[in-house]
Amino acid sequence: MAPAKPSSSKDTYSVILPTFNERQNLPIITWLLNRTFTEQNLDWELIIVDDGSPDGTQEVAAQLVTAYAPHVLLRPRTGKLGLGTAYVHGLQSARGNYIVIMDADFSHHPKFIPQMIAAQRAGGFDIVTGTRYAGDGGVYGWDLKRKLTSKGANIFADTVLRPGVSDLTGSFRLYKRAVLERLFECTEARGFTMQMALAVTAKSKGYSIGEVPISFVDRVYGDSKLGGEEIVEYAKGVLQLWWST
Ligand SMILES: Nc1nc2c(ncn2[C@@H]2O[C@H](COP(=O)(O)OP(=O)(O)O[C@H]3O[C@H](CO)[C@@H](O)[C@H](O)[C@@H]3O)[C@@H](O)[C@H]2O)c(=O)[nH]1
Repeated sequence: MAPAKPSSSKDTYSVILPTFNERQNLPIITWLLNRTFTEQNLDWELIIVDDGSPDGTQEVAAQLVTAYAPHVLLRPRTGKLGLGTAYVHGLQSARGNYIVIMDADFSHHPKFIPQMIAAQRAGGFDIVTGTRYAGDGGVYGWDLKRKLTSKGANIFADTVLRPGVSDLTGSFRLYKRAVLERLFECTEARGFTMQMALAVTAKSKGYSIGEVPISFVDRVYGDSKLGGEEIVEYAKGVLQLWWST
């Protein structure tokens, strides 16, 4: 892909990558991120927020910090404190005026980042979200139960809250930094409900959201941390948002 001319030479993209047991995925995703941003001639950094993974993710991350200096930072925490607070923790160290949030397991492929940046620039959006449920977007490798859970979660939230965003539970997003900071200030949800809460709150505050279709491919290495508890938490979160908006 041809390098994108930066709209401003001051733009910096901070990728916040929460990790828990991602030792096998981390070197490859870092390599791909480096290639993507280098090809695009963009200033970037990667902030790895690892929650004391027992599989040695932090040792791998420490090597990547050296190998890709000064682009990669490790901001570890001692216990598994969850995805949402990992983003908040990572944001504290970020120097970018744009923040990319994604998973480390290739379900969110770095190849979509240039499209998200192009969409943001073209539309001036506050947020660009990767969507599995519009245009060419799709999900690959999930069993029927997981597909129905994800689709059902989106239909449920869309029916109750009507935010006009096609993929409310997806977490592959590009935010203007100031917008994400503001949303964290006024959004309490930090569990699996958070992606949905951030998008719904953003809409209610008048922030613009663009969408880029993505292919979400299920992880090859490691396991998803989504369980029954998160699904119940999500349903409660939708109803709380409905009540409070
Ligand atoms: N630091 C940290 N990272 C975590 C934690 N739990 C998960 N992660 C990391 O967060 C990313 C996503 O975790 P998964 O466990 O693979 O998530 P998932 O079940 O596949 O859910 C994904 O898809 C959902 C929608 O279908 C999303 O709602 C969710 O945010 C996530 O993107 C991975 O990089 C994983 O290592 C945690 O407690 N702490």
